[in-house]
Amino acid sequence: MSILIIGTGYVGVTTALVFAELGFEVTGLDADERKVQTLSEGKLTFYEPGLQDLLDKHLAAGRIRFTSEAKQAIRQNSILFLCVGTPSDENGSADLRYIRAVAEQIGQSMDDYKVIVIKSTVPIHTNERLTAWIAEAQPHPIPFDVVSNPEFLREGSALQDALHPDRIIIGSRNQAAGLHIESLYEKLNAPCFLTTPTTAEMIKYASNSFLATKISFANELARLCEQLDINVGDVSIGMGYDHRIGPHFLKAGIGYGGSCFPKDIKALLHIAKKQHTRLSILEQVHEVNETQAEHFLQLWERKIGGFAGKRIAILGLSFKPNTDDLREAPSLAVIHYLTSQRAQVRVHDPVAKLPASLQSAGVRQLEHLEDAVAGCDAAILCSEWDVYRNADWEQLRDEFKQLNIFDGRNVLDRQRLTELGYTYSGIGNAARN
Ligand SMILES: NC(=O)c1ccc[n+]([C@@H]2O[C@H](COP(=O)([O-])OP(=O)(O)OC[C@H]3O[C@@H](n4cnc5c(N)ncnc54)[C@H](O)[C@@H]3O)[C@@H](O)[C@H]2O)c1
Ligand SMILES: O=c1ccn([C@@H]2O[C@H](COP(=O)(O)OP(=O)(O)O[C@H]3O[C@H](CO)[C@@H](O)[C@H](O)[C@H]3O)[C@@H](O)[C@H]2O)c(=O)[nH]1
Repeated sequence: MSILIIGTGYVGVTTALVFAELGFEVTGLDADERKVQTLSEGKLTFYEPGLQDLLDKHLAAGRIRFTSEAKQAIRQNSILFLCVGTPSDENGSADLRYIRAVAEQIGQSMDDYKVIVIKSTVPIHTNERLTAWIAEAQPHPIPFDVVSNPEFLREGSALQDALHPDRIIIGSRNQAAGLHIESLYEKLNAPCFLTTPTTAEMIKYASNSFLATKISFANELARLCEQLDINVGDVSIGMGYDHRIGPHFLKAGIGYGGSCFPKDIKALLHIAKKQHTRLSILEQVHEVNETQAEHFLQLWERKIGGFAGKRIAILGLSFKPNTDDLREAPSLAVIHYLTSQRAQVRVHDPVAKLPASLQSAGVRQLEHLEDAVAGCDAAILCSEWDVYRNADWEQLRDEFKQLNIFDGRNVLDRQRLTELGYTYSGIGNAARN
């Protein structure tokens, strides 16, 4: 059986490789010809652990190919997965322009029955809208079904998440089409929940919103723990033993980032507003996240007597470790704050690259950690790459001008750093050292 994946970004490439691994013939279609060329040459266009080996394997086996020829690719496949982006519009709603463009291409190109599967994260009722857009674009009626199958993978562990999903959600008006899509995932042995398209669409937004709620809860609690000299990390551990709470997504830090949580929370808030229904908890989740980095930056700023004229190293640029994705990365907000306070900013990240706009604002990226911290008055850890956890902090000590560590992810060994002479401050783990 052959499958077409439309949109070969983070989700599309991972999904394509997982289906190839499951034994299907897969074509990846992208409007970006350079991306298609790069992938066809066996090179990934982003950093994600584990994908390179599968790309090599399935290109060599001829089980995967990439193209930008939409019409031909649509005609040659009967199952089409939509993995195009759904970025935030100015008012916070999800911008469906890429979904709509694909719908028109499908409607104009299809010449027999298709099952069209929406994997992108889309607002409630998009399944119906997509159905109408495809039908409108058809020169004459040809039957098709649209199935909603949201994706739950995380960047940095995309392959593992996609190969071992906690659940597969399938929303379909036509049960046969839903069961057909369910059968594609049979070998993964994951629980499958068949439901309506609108429910499937809501499950995706509700899941991301709930995870973000856990994080903002921990982040706000961290502010209080900071005042009371309590370690919020230990509070989360203690809470997490309760099965009703669980240990995951309770790690306090400088806020959540990435291409999903900030955008999806805004989109659900927009959906609620249109229905004249207030999601007051979610409004606060967003608010806490928007102010979290600055809240702690101001505390740290006081500790070192202001950032003006100081040299500060940013450790970790990507929004989380094991990805090069900078979309909504908290490090960017931190850098903007520091430059607005006239600090000199140095950046280190194992894979992510500093945007050109920040380079021209005087921010410098250094390849080696020791060069990044050289002459610095403080280092601020923004994403918890192993390279920082495992760094030789004893040796690095000689590079710093002042030994201040601000740990925005609470992952460094406070006791060891303190023994080495550093002044360590984290998130919600003690105002008094
Ligand atoms: N990134 C994640 O971790 C993740 C996880 C779950 C769900 N999602 C959702 O999946 C969707 C895709 O996210 P992503 O991060 O993979 O996006 P992305 O920006 O990395 O990739 C989208 C791709 O679609 C291509 N595209 C746009 N219009 C096209 C068209 N008409 N025809 C063919 N290709 C086209 C773009 O060129 C791009 O390569 C979003 O809705 C996102 O919310 C993302
Ligand atoms: O306890 C925690 C857990 C995460 N984060 C932060 O939250 C953000 C998002 O992290 P994560 O969820 O691991 O990565 P994403 O790739 O953004 O994945 C989320 O967004 C995807 C896109 O919708 C969903 O598919 C995933 O299920 C969902 O976890 C990052 O900035 C993390 O640093 C915390 O601050 N504390």
